[in-house]
Amino acid sequence: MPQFAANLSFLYTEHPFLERFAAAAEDGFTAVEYLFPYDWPAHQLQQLLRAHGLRQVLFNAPAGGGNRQQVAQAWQQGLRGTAALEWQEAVFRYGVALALEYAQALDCGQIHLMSGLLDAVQAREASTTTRWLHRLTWAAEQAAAVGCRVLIEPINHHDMPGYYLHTQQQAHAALQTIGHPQLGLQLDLYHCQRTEGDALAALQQALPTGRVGHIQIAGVPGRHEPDCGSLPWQALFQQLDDAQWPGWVGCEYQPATHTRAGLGWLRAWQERVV
Ligand SMILES: O=C(O)[C@@H](O)C(=O)CO
Ligand SMILES: [Mg+2]
Repeated sequence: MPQFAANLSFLYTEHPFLERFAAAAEDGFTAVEYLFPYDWPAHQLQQLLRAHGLRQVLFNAPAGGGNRQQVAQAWQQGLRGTAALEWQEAVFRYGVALALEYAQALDCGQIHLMSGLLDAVQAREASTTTRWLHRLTWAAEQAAAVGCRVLIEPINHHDMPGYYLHTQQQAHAALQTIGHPQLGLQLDLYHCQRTEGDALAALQQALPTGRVGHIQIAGVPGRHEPDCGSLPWQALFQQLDDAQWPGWVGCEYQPATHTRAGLGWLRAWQERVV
């Protein structure tokens, strides 16, 4: 059965962030992910994970910023990563180093590296692809040195207009070109189904590559619970079971009402297969 991680940036927002760990554990989650840990000292997060018997399975490298203060403000300022952005080499490297520091402290094996927002002209330039591939290679090497893995995630243009990495094809091409074992795919089935369609086919294509490091889910199109809308969630979970895929599935959705009240889909799936 797929293993499910609670995304604490989306779920349990009824509670202040640091109380979401306890809420997730109370509902039976044994792993968490969230966007950014940088507002808190790593040891505080580590204590919370330990206290509630949770594993940290994913978080993002900073969305931008070349020092701690800028990192803390980057997301609110609209930054969405720097991996493909011109003139951002030092910022990118600072972010990767900071993320890997946290990953080691939190014993987290994977971090997500966001590519950034670009206008249509820049996005089409060959030099953008070259720069992005070069930086991903560097990041994978840094991650390998500390036993960590970096992931890339196609994000749909409806939710994030201008996001450079927005198709599965782009991600697969990059992973194949670089071919580094410490670089993998974060397959967010919501983003895929939302604008590319057929998440099931995308999963079927991705699993045999051996490069899928993490999966995320949400209902389509509303990004609520997976069973709200057109995402073929049961078929997708069945496919993960059949493939005995060993990773984590992040519940990255906005609950339609209350987080706990919306966990019916998870209970139904658990009861069905146990
Ligand atoms: O899908 C998403 O939105 C996230 O996984 C993320 O990392 C950035 O928004
Ligand atoms: Mg996602």
